[in-house]
Amino acid sequence: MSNIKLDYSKAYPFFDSGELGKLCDEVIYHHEKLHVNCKKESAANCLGWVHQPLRIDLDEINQINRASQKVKSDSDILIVIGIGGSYLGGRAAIEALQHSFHNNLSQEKRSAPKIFFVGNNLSPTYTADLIDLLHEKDFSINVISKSGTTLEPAIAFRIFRNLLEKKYGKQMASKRIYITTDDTSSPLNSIASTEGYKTFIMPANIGGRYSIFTAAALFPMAVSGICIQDIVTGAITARNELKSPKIAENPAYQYAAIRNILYRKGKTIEILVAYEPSFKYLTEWWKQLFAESEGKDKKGVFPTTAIYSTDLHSLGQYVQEGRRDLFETTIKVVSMQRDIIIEKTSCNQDKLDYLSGETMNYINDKAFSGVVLAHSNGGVPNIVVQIPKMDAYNFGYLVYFFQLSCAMSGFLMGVDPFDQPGVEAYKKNMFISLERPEYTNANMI
Ligand SMILES: O=P(O)(O)OC[C@H]1O[C@H](O)[C@H](O)[C@@H](O)[C@@H]1O
Repeated sequence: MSNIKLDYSKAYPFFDSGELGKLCDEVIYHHEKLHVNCKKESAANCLGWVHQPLRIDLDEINQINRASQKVKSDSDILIVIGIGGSYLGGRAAIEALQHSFHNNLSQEKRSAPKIFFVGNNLSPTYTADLIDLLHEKDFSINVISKSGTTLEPAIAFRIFRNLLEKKYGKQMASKRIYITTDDTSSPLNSIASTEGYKTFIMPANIGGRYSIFTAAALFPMAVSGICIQDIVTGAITARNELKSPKIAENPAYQYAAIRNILYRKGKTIEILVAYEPSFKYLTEWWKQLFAESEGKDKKGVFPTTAIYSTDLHSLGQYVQEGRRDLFETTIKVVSMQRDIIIEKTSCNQDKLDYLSGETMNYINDKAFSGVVLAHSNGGVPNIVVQIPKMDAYNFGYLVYFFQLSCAMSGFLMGVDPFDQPGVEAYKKNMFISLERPEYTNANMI
């Protein structure tokens, strides 16, 4: 029994159960590989995430919560510095679970610092505009970089550490810097121990994009006021409920298998759809997870994202009638916490009285069912991943579901879902043009 209901009735016209059945043995084989190998503790083993929700103990949760209390007590703003897997998980949770306008709420309503993300691009406009917001504000910074060498966060760290030191002095600034990094090879780790910064460790056997159940994401979440214990409990439950190696009993493996079946039939692009703007970064997190895990060796479903109904007014035309190489996966939440009733008017001037008494959730839901039907009838297979509600527990559950599906999907695709060699190519060219000393004799790719 799983908290997630996977509905692929609107993908079925594009394949049959026999095709799913043919993947059963392969799925069992990869499941064993995942669950047996993950017990090996070594930096080269990238499977630490499989057991991470169980491995993280109360002591670590308490440490994260204590540090987050300090930030809450002495800072108006937390600046989160990181890129890729090092920031997307935390941002996904904060945006999905906290108020849509968290940073704009009055302090009494927010009861947590404002949270801004930087170091995820090289834009001086973005960075300078953020610096403007710090004027006369107390702030702290959390630098998240597993390698400790990624250029974007490294530049942001230099800039924001300077600002902190100018404002508070080196000694006091050091109490406002929180580092999350690997403890084996990261230069950030040695900087942190020299300067006395509070440090959280990203386990060596968990890659950045699988790090959401580590301090990389849990610390910013805790600062925003999310109950991180609930996030972890959701993930533990997912781990326990999604442990069957049999496709028929495991929705995570059904999703992985269906993606592969559709891919082999020429459906090479997947759009992850949500009907809540606050899920934007959850879909961005998913995009990074699947793109880096599967897109290699000239293979892989191309993952992209959309927020409906917003994007129905841009992408909708293409999805309905453009190239038929797409499929959609929709995150559907049965019960959203907030709702608004459409009130009756006296004169029905806007001709909306047929909706009087209905709720916006009801209407959003009708948009969803209309879209799934229209798009699948138009030749776009549709998969629905349904969760009961969006809270910390279900967020943790859903994210673990996607991590497990992604690893299985990569294995079925015949690629290594835990490396990302292609990301290095642009960095090499950039470093050669920037004349970084180690690259003096290197050639552009
Ligand atoms: O945490 P870092 O070492 O700074 O890495 C941040 C990101 O860098 C690269 O883009 C990798 O491909 C990502 O997987 C990683 O999440």
